[in-house]
Amino acid sequence: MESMASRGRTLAEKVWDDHVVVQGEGEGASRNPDLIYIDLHLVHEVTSPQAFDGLRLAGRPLRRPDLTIATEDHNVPTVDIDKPIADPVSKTQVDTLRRNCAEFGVRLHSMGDLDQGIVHVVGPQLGLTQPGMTVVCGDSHTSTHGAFGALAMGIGTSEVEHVMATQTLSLRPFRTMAVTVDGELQPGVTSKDLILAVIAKIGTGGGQGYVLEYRGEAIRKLSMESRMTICNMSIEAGARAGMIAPDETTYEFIKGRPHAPQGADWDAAVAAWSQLKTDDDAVFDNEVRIDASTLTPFVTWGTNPGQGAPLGEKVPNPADIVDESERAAAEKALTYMGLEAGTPLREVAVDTVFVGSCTNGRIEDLREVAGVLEGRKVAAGVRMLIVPGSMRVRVEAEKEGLGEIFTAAGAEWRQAGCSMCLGMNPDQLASGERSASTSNRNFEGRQGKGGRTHLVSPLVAAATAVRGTLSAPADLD
Ligand SMILES: CC(C)[C@H](C(=O)O)[C@@H](O)C(=O)O
Ligand code: SF4
Repeated sequence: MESMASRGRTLAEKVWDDHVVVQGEGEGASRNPDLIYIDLHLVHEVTSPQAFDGLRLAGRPLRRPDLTIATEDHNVPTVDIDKPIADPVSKTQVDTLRRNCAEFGVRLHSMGDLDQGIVHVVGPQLGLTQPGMTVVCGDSHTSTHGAFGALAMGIGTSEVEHVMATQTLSLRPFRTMAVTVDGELQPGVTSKDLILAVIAKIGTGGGQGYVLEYRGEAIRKLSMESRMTICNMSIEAGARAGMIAPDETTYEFIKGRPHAPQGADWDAAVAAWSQLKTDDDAVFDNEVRIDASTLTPFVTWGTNPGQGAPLGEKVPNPADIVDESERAAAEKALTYMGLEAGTPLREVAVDTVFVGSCTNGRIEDLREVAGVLEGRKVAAGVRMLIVPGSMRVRVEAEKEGLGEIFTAAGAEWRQAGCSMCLGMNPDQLASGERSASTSNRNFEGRQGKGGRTHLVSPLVAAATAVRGTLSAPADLD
């Protein structure tokens, strides 16, 4: 990512250049890292304790408490949140975050607070995430915030400490890849299907070393929620970050939120944000193209997010896979998943349906699910958990009557948190159980030891809950 005055720049290069505090010396691959200024640091209970300990040991204060915000998400239960946390490890994590935030002066949204929720849902809903910013968090799905035209990256715990101490980060320049999505998504096909199809196409390592920029007609037509779903999963393609240039849809979403600029500041901000697009003569290091109009609902059958196929297809036969290591991975995945090659995906029965996570736990996702569940029932023997990404999302859903629809259909309507996206809290699959899940990772044991995960869109999750086998709304009577 070396920007040269002689040619235009990509969106990622512009944001990067705007934040260089000290440029690294050298050229090309041997160039030293740049020191980059960080505009927003998001914090949660899992990756912050050692970083706070480090500050304490060094006797340093937090450099910019005003640019730091914390929330409780991974370890929190989603029922009985007024009672003490039962699991001792989770309780320690959350108590430690509370103590650290009090000591270092960090604003924290705790359980029961309207702005508590998954860190990647909370930042945007408060209007903290804005175009052109650098956003970091000790969490891989920080890429979500790239939907606003921010350069948003997951970082490790030692980097968390560095940002806390200095509000900067030493970063190596990266390469840029355009993911150009032409055409338009068909009704019933969502941005989740699109990103699952992109990852199946480029592979879980396909984005390695790159910042992806999603562009093209189909992307421009997407809501902010849908754009966040796409950027969220960039990391599942191995990318450093994912970005979408801001436009009217972005401004409309931010306007009026608690931390959005106001009055004359708003006009100035929009004028600056409108410059944040890739120049016509900019050159990407790589490009993939995909035609949105050819896509249908997409589900995973394996144990990484790239092992997916259209819902209308069958569980693949590893013998048909040419690449040797991919074939071995598919065999292993089918064994773990307890699936027979050749089984139509629509015949795969689930015990559990999970709607939630930073991928698909926003209000638009819940509206889609309610649209399918209204007047219908969750199939006998299927447990459905619907978990809002934040308490604000929950309150909004309640106001719109969605909570009643969920409960009437027989689903469990929970409080906010990461929940069954990963096994760090009580919401887990038992060994051998199978879920359709709107989350982003289907690794072995991700939702509980021995649990089997199929990644799906909210629409597919809802239809699957009703039929009991992987399904789309079009399959319902
Ligand atoms: C716990 C956290 C560090 C982790 C991440 O970095 O993504 C989690 O959020 C996840 O989704 O696996
Ligand atoms: S919802 Fe899942 S992916 Fe998102 S931050 Fe929580 S655990 Fe990670």
